[in-house]
Amino acid sequence: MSAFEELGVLPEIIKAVEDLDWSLPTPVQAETIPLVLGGGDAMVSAETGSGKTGAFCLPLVQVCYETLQGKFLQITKQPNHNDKSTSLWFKSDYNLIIDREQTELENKLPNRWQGARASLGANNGRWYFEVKVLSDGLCRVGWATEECSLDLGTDSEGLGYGGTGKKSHNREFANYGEPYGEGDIIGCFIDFEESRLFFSKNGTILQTAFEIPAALKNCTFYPSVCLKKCRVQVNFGPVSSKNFMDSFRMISESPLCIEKTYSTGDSSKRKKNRRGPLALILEPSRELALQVKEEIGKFSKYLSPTIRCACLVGGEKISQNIHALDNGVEVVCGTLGRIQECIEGGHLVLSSLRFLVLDEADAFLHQNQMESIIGIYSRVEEQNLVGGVQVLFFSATLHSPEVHELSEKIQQSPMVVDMKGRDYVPEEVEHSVFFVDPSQNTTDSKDFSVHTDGVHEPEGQSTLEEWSSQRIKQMKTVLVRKLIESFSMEQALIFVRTQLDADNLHHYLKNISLRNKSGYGKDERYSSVVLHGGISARERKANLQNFKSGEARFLICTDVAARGIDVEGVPYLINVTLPDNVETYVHRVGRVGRSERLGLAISLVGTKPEKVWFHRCPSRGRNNQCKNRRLLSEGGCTIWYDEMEIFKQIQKHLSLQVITLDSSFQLPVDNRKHFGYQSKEMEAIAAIQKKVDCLKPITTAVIELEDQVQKNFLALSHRFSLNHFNFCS
Ligand SMILES: Nc1ncnc2c1ncn2[C@@H]1O[C@H](COP(=O)(O)OP(=O)(O)OP(=O)(O)O)[C@@H](O)[C@H]1O
Repeated sequence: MSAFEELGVLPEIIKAVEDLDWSLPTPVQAETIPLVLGGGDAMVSAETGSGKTGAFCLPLVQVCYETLQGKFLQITKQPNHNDKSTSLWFKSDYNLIIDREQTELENKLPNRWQGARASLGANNGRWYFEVKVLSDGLCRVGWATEECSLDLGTDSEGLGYGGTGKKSHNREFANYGEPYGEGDIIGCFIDFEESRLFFSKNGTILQTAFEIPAALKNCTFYPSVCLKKCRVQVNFGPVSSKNFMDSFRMISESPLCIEKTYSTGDSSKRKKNRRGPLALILEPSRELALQVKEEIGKFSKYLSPTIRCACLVGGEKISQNIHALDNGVEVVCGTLGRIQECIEGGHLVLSSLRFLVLDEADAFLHQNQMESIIGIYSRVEEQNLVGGVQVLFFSATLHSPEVHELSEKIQQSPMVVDMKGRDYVPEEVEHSVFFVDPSQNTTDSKDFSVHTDGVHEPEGQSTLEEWSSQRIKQMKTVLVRKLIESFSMEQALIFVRTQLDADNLHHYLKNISLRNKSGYGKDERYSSVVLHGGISARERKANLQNFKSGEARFLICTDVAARGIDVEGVPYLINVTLPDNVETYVHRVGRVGRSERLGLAISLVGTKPEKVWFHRCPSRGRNNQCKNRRLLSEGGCTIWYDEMEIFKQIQKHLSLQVITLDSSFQLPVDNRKHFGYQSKEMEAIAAIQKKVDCLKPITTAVIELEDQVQKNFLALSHRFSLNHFNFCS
């Protein structure tokens, strides 16, 4: 039995996994796959390169596949009020418990409102339903349109009356009637003839609460209930209450009910269905989204019907995205902006969603996108018809308080899979540092004509600090070249701070290539491409592909590429500038030392602070438009960047053993053998071979001895049998 089979993975998917040469699940996959298949929210943190993408893509593909086969259909039946067995509730929040009779509703959560909207509605005449409060807690009842949020009264589509004695509409809460609570019966009246809504408490009719707003005049209204740590009983009819007014009819008699669109699970009908995807994967960058789409494709290779995945990212034509969504897909992965656009435009329907995955969850928080994520989650909750969505967080760095805050807001008691405790860098990566001291010309180079970022005052005006900073930048550029040569680097990732730095370094290497060109063309040893937010999506894709295929040897990137990008077998990484936080360092160095490969991260750290761009201006530094060299504190766009301090923090936080390189770039002998394309397995084999070589003289001596013993024994026994023969005869 395959180890993946033991985790519950389907044979068709295992076959695809075997094609990738994955014989065993990685530890994070072994922990996570059964958990995701079993349902429930999860927060998974494991080191970079440990196979997290497979840990969520595999079970997700499987559940999508099984859903298509009709194994997981949980959509409530279409309401038909002549058929008493069908649902009285069109829509409800995940944590709202509705009993078998569908009359008792309970939300046990003390800190979140959970609501439900009935499937029966009305748009003319006079209608009534009532709610009895069965426990302490908060409750809001009333009428809502089909578009209304389940959190009644918080938008323009619903009109409610709450237990605190307030009426609510469009987030406006005004005094109304009186407070109510456990044991009280609240009557909810809607009168289309007089265009008004009102309520009663224990039979006492309260004054008009609302005129039906002009914008909602022709809408159908449905009973709506919203609870916080509260239990209620709802009566839609038949009449059992004295609170009822004769001129009104119980809502159960209404001929109107919401029509829904359903997934049948029958793939032949899929095109006609307007059901949305089953899984939504949010990625912090376009490259990651494209990578995940590829993975989904690989795992679905042997599935029929296959799993269709749409990648929604900025920079590509939205019409293509809409076309893909209209044709129907099972999985959507993409970046926040484009996904929001498609939701708002009504193209991305979330009613069938079973999974919401936040890959690199903490990256969204670094980008201040907590509100956007919560916004998407609320839309999922509003639209969801399949009884709740599994929310999954993945990253190598999930330990910040912000991540936990987000988890509290959008996850329900998540299972935590924490493979490494604190933020952690893989054992396969060796860390080294070269201190760049501007007072020492360690680059041994006269080539200080290199282009820097233009932060410094023109010559003659600069202070000693500015001079040091400029010198460090020039030295670092030359040092990159020296590192490439000294380590005979075949491929490396080179991280810089800004897009401008990336472009400058790219031009520097390109010039070397051209200068060294021989009769055969330019010197390809320095071929590089850039990856940053300033180039088009198409260019980024092409550059990454060139690097992956080995056509370009060096990928010069900003932190856009620090997360998740999976390029197999890259042994070297150079940090031209350290990132300003530990998490980003973890993600950067995670680009090497992947899939059991060994990697070396080399950081160039200036011993004096560097003055760098920090654009707060509207241009954000695009196309070098901003030339404001003043410091941020003086209304400018620059800061002093103290790498020595950052280096100390990273080293301390991650408890790193760092090799300090001198100007010969010699690694200690013990560490030398590690790098290049050698895998960990090959290392182990080499170690065994070494032991075998050590033992060889001893084993040879033992074999010879054994041989001698055998011969002696045979000679002895021969002599013995001759004697024995002589004796007998
Ligand atoms: N079970 C497995 N066996 C062999 N290789 C695997 C296995 N799972 C994943 N891999 C390979 O390991 C590499 C890293 O995987 P992946 O990109 O999923 O890591 P990750 O944990 O998401 O890293 P990051 O945090 O950097 O995004 C990929 O090349 C992938 O193909």
